[in-house]
Amino acid sequence: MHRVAVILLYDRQQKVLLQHRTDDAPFFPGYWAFFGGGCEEHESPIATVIRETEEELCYRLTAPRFVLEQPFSVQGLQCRLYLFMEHYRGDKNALQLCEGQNWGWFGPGETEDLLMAEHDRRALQAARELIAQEQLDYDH
Ligand SMILES: Nc1nc2c([nH]c(=O)n2[C@H]2C[C@H](O)[C@@H](COP(=O)(O)OP(=O)(O)OP(=O)(O)O)O2)c(=O)[nH]1
Repeated sequence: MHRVAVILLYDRQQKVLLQHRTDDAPFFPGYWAFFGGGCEEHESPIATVIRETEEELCYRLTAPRFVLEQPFSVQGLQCRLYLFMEHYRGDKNALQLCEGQNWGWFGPGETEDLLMAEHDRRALQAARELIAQEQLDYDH
């Protein structure tokens, strides 16, 4: 089973950071997705997501939280997605796009028209609900 661990950074306005995959990516070229990547053979998903975030955004995660895991398949390959999220409180200009053709911060309702895999869209929706709930708890 191929395991993939990904991170969703979000800010105080509930904007989330997504990656626009390159047009020559072997899987999901040109799709919008999470930053992250495949787990090495003996690597835990949390270790993967920390490593991949450093590689792809030059950022060391401080408090990633597990959101969900879900199966998906791509080109007949059975895979498992592990999604983590972290509230990013730092300077956005300190992040660097080291992989992917583009990136963006998207508020609620701003991702509907993006080209995304259905399983990623579902995972994003689940994370958004947690982020919104957290904001409500914070405000009250
Ligand atoms: N990075 C990433 N990959 C995803 C997401 N959703 C999803 O199904 N995948 C799939 C695409 C690939 O089949 C697999 C791994 O993605 P990848 O190409 O980014 O990662 P990789 O391990 O090959 O290499 P890399 O990021 O270190 O270059 O996971 C997602 O949101 N982000």
